[in-house]
Order: sequence, then structure tokens, then C-alpha cells
Amino acid sequence: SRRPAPFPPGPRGLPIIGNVFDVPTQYQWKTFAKWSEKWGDIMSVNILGQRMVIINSAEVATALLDRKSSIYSDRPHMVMIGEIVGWTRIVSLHNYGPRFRETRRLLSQMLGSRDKVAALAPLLEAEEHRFLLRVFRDPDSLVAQVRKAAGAIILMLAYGYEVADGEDPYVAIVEKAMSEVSAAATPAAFLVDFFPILRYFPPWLPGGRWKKNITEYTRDLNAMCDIPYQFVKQRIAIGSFTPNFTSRLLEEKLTAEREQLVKDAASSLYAGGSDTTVSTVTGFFLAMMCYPEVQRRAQAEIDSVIGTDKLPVLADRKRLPYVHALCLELLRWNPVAPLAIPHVMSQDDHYAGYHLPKGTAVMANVWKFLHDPATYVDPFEFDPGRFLSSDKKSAEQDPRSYAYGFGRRICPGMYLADATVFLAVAMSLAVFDIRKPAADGVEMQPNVEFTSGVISHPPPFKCSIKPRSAKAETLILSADMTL
Ligand code: HEM
Repeated sequence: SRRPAPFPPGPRGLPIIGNVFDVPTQYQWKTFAKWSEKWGDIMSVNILGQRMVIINSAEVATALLDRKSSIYSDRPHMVMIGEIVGWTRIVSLHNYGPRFRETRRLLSQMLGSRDKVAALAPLLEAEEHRFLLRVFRDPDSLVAQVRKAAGAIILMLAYGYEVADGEDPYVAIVEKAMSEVSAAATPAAFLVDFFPILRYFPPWLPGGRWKKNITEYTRDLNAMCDIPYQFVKQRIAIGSFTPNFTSRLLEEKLTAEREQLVKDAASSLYAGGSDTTVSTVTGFFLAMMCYPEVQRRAQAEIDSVIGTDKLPVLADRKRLPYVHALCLELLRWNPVAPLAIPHVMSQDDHYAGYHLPKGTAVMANVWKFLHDPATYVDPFEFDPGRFLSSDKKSAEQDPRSYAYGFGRRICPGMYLADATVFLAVAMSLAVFDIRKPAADGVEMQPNVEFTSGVISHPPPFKCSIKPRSAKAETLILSADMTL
């Protein structure tokens, strides 16, 4: 009659509601990091009866989420946004099973290696060049232009769709659905996720008010999945299309079920890839304002290796070690997904004397891993030199080991993201001087605290972006705006 192994420790909660009042609604990763001092690298909380394990060390995340990924790869059951609105059709919310594996296989065929993404270089380079021109024309619309470039790349890859120069109707459709899901995916945004019984309450009862958004959210999700897909089919029918992810899969005769899978896989690309790179590239402009010496050093490297007559291209990455290190530091400084996406266990497990039952949601505190002073010296400083063995005694850990998640759920777009961020950073540094704006000769000091949320973004900021020289301006203006 041995006692069963315990669950990982954590703050003592209240009966029934557990740790609802202990877990903050904002910046949970900072609280979890602080709690690790008391509860250790693997701890737990209980939210209204749902047990969640929080991993505060990279070693534990690797031991569980990477090495035992066959049992740590399911996703949480989200009643409102997943089941009722229908976002379970997008791979990030798929349960671990055959549909998930097939979708990942299809995504991997296009984006699953550095070489596959290298083959997309002409498209990525042309799109980032257009980004430079749009920012040059209207520097105050920086964030909108970063968003447009990310959307343009994914819409071209997924559907062969070319975004319009001004407002684009397809970008607007997908952005609307995306903004709704990110608001709704905030932990505890909908009580129905914890009390599924509420789904049977009529909308006019207090417990049923959340229902008012369902129709709009469902309509917008369907539009995001269906409208670009119909576009591809129409273009194929008239025989005029740029080959893309969807058109390639439509070459075979599809059953209705297979067609649904292809459509959802294509939408998953946009869902996973639009907001994420936007955060990193926008964060780059904020970092360059705040760390001018980093900007000068990166520009000096570009000028000496590439010269000033042409823009850097993807193949130049190896020759630009400091710019490469700068891209790594962007991923580390403010990770896009500070808690990644929770993994759920599909079998019981034991680890470090603890019993972890099937169904437990496991959160990796990526933010903590990337700000751990044992791994990164002065973790709150923005210092690309930390990744160069020429600057430090030994280079610090590559943040890509954690920033893109773990195991079988690791980001399927990571090579694309890596290439896109590099191009946006290297090309912008080649032509722009990025500074804090000044009012009456006094520089404004930006807020550098990124937002809370599943995807963490830089706060709104103003930025002065000007061509570095007349030659740089000529380079920017040479962008080909007609595909
Ligand atoms: C800087 C950019 C990016 C970062 C930091 C990032 C990071 C992440 C992270 C942390 C996850 C969760 C992994 C896990 O659960 O362990 C994820 C999932 C995902 N990402 Fe990315 N990502 C980025 C860009 C992209 C791009 C460009 C695409 C697509 C083209 C993409 C598509 C996806 C998809 C579809 C998933 C869900 C995978 C699944 O649940 O199996 N991501 N990403």
C-alpha cells in the first residue's frame, strides 16, 4: 500500500476554484518564473479543477516535451473558440491524431527544412524589398507594413494570391478572424471553457452572454478558410495561377474529407505565421531605436561584406554573423510566444518522483528559459554579441532551441520565420537609419515592455525611419511593385 507519487508542488489554492486568484491574468510567465524560486523547475497550479504543470527550466522541457513527445503532444480542449466557433480545424488546436499528423506532413513538404525555404528566397526577397518601399513612403505606418509583408508572403505561398498595394480585401478578412481568436484565446476569456454547462444557457441569461460573439466569430473563421481557397480553385479553372501550397494539393482528385483537410491546412499557415513574425520584426525596429550601437555595428558589417550598391539576400546570412546574432537576440529578448502553446498529455507519466496523469496541460515557460541568468549573462540587455564566440569566451545557447516550441508540436514555420526575419532585418539595416523620434530636439524614450497575451507584441511606439544615404534611397526605389 505505497502512497501514489505526488503531483508537482505549487501554491495552495482555495477549495473548488483552486489557484484562480493566484495566477495573474497578465504576464503569467513573470509570475511563474518568480514562483520557480520557491516551487522549482516543475510545479503546478489548479484552475477550477483543471491541473496544469508549469515547466520553468529548459532541461525539463527538453526531457518531457522533446524526448517524450509521443505522449506530450495533444492540445487543450477549448470549448468556446475551439469546439463552438470551430478553430479546432486549424492545426494548432488539432488533437494529436491522424489528422494532425497528415496536416503536419503537408506543411513539412513545403516548409520542413532550411533548403526548402531557401528555394523560396526570390519570393521572400521581393516581398521584403516591397516592404522597404512601403515604409519609405509612409514610415508612420510601420506596423501596418510589417503586417502586410507577413500576410503577403503567406497568402502567396498558401494560395498564390498577390496582395494589392493599398488596402487588401483578403488581408482584411484573415486579419479580422485572427484578431478575434487572439482575444478569445486569452486564458479564462470565456468561463464556458471551465464550465461547459454554460453552453446550454440561453444568451439572455447572465451566464449566456458570451454567446453574442459566436455567430460573428464563426462567420469570420469560415471566411478566412473558404474565400482564399475558392480563389485558388477559380484561378485553376481559368488556367492562370502561380503554383502554391493549395494548387499543388488540388492536382490530385480529392474526396470531400481530403478537400476539407487541405483547406484547413492552408488556413493554418496564415493562422500560425501572420502575427508571430510581425511581433519579431516590429520588435527589431524598437530594439534598433534603443540600442543604436548595435545598429551601427550591424550596418558596418553589411557595408563591408555586401557593400552599398545592393541589398543583402538570404544566401548572405553566413557572411553576416553579427546580423545573424542580432536576429537570434530578437527571438530571445522578447519571445513571441512566452508560454508557447500548452501541450496536453495523452498518457500517464512519471518524472523526477512526480506522477503526471493523462490529460494534464503542460506549459513551457519559454520566457524564463530565455531570461535565465544561468544561461544568458545580463538577460535583460539586448546584446547580439552573446551569440558570437569572437565576442565572448563561449557563445550562449541558441534561442531557437526554445522559441519555436517543442517536440512534435514544434513550429512548422520556423525555417520560414527565420528567413523572413533575417531578410526584414538585414535589408532594413542596409538602407534605413532607425532612431528615436525627437520633439524640440529632445529624443522621446519609448516604452519597451511588450504586451501580455498568447502572442506578445511590442507596445505602440513612434520611430524615425529615414534612408541612410541617396544611394540607399535609390536601392529602396528599385523595388518591383508589379509581380
Ligand atoms: C518568429 C516567428 C515565429 C515564432 C517565434 C513561432 C513560434 C511558435 C511556437 C512557440 C509554437 C508552439 C509550439 C509548441 O506548441 O510547442 C508555434 C506553433 C505553430 N506555428 Fe509558429 N512561430 C513563428 C512563425 C511561424 C510561421 C511563419 C508559421 C507558418 C508559416 C508558423 C506556423 C505555426 C503553426 C501552424 C503552429 C501550430 C503547430 C502545431 O500545433 O502543431 N509559425 N509557433
